[in-house]
Amino acid sequence: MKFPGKRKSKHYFPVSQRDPLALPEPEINEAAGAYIVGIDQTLVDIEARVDDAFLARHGLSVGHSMLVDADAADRLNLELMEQASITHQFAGGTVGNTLHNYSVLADDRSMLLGVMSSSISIGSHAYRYLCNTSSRVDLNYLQGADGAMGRCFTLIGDSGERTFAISPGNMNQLKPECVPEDVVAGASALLITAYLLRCTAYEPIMDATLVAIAYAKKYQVPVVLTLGTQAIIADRPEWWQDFIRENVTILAMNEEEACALTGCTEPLAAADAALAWTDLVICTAGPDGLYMAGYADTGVKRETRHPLLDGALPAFNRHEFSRAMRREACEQPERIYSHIKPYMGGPGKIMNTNGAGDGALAAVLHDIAANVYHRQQLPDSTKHRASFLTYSSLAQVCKYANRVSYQVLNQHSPRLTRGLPEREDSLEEAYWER
Ligand SMILES: Nc1ncnc2c1ncn2[C@@H]1O[C@H](COP(=O)(O)OP(=O)(O)OP(=O)(O)O)[C@@H](O)[C@H]1O
Ligand SMILES: Nc1nc2c(ncn2[C@@H]2O[C@H](CO)[C@@H](O)[C@H]2O)c(=O)[nH]1
Repeated sequence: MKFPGKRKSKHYFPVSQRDPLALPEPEINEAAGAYIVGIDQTLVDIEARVDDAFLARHGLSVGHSMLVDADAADRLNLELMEQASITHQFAGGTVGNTLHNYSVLADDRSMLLGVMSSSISIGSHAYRYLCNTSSRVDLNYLQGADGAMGRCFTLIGDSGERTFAISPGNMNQLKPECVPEDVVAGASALLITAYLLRCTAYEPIMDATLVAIAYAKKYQVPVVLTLGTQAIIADRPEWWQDFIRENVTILAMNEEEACALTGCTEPLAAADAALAWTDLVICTAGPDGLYMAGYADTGVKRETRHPLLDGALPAFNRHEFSRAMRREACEQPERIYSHIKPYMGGPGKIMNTNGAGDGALAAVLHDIAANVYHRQQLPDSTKHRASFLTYSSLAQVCKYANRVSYQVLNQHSPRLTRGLPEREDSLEEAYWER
C-alpha cells in the first residue's frame, strides 16, 4: 500500500517507527491486505468526434449516458466507420476506471466483478479491455460470458462535451452466484454505480449488485455509490434517496446528479442534504472544484487552520481537519465540510473532463483503504482510538482527490497511465499554498 501523500503530521506512513503510545511491539501482518472490490458493466469506450447533428440524428441527449438497442448501435457504428471518425478505443466503465485508478495510485490490489468474453481474440474489444487495465486489478473473479462485450460510444460533440451511447452486449449478465461472499467480506469498501440498476428489463446484474450489498452490510464493509449520470437519478429521486438511506455509506456525485437527487442547485447544500441519508459525500463541481461532507464525533473533531469559508452554510469548513466517521460510530455526531478549488486553477489546456470525478473518487478510496491497512498493521495506534472511515482529514482528502482529477484532465484517457509524481508526495508543500 502506497500512502496517499507524505506529510509532516506525527502519524505517517508507511509505518517505519512505532507509535510511541501504542503498547506492544507492532509486527507487520504479512497476511493482511487492504483492497477495494467493485462491480461494473465491463465496457469498451469507443471514442469519436461528431457534430451536434449526428447526436440529434441518433436521438442522443448531449452530455449524458443513454442505452441504445442493437439496431441503433449498428447504425451508429456504421456511420462512425463510414466517416472514419473513431479516434480511440480503450477500457471504460465508471467502476472499472475507478478501480484501475485506485490500483495505480495505491500500487495495490483491487478486485473487479463483472463479465468477460469466455473466448478472446487478439484485437477484440475484450482484448483491449484487458490490455488497458492495471495488472494490480484482480480479474480472476470475472464471470465468463458468450456474446459481444458492452460498448460505450463516447461521442465528442462540437462543444467538446462527451455523450455516451451504451450498447449493452453481455455487460449486464453478471449472476448473483458469481459474487463471492469472502471477497466482499474482506474488502475495505464495495464500489457500485447507479448504472448497475439501469436496465430496460430484468438483468442478472441487478440481483448481483443487491447480493453484494447484502454481504457488505453483513460484514460492515462500506458501500460506495457513484451516481453515474443525471437522468438516472432524475427519473426517480425518491427511490434513490431510499436506496441510499438503506444501503450506502459513501456517496459520490457531480453537481448535476446532486441536484437531481436533492433538488439543491448549490453543491454544498446538496452534499449537506445527502448527509441525511449517508455518512460521507463527495460532490465534484467542475471548475468550482469539489466539496466533501461527513460526520465526526464531538470528542475527536478538529478545528481547521485554514481561513473560514462562507457558502450555503456559514463557516462551513470549521472542522475540516477532522477525519470522517460513520454517523453511527459517533457518540455525538457533528457535520463536517470541506471545499477545494481546482488544483492550480485547472490545467492550461483540458485534454479531457471524462473521468475526472471517477479519479477524485479513486483518491478517496485510496485514503479509506490506507486507513484499513494501517488499522490491520497497528490496531493499537492512537490513530484508531475512534472508528474512523478515512486515514486523513476531510481537508486532506479533498486536496488529494482534486490533485488526481487534475491529472485526469491533463491526459486523454479517464484511466491514469501512471501514479502521481513522487516529488509531490507531500501535498502540504505543493502549489496550492503559494
Ligand atoms: N473546467 C475545469 N477547470 C478546472 N478544473 C476542473 C474543470 N472541470 C473539472 N475540473 C476538476 O475535475 C474535478 C471533477 O470534475 P467534474 O465535476 O466535471 O467531474 P464529473 O462530472 O463527475 O466527471 P466524470 O463523471 O466524467 O468522472 C473537479 O472537482 C475539478 O477539480
Ligand atoms: N458502468 C457504466 N459505465 C458507463 C456507462 N455510461 C458511461 N460510462 C462510463 O463512464 C466513464 C466516464 O465517467 C466512461 O469511461 C464510460 O465508460 C454505463 O451505462 N455504465
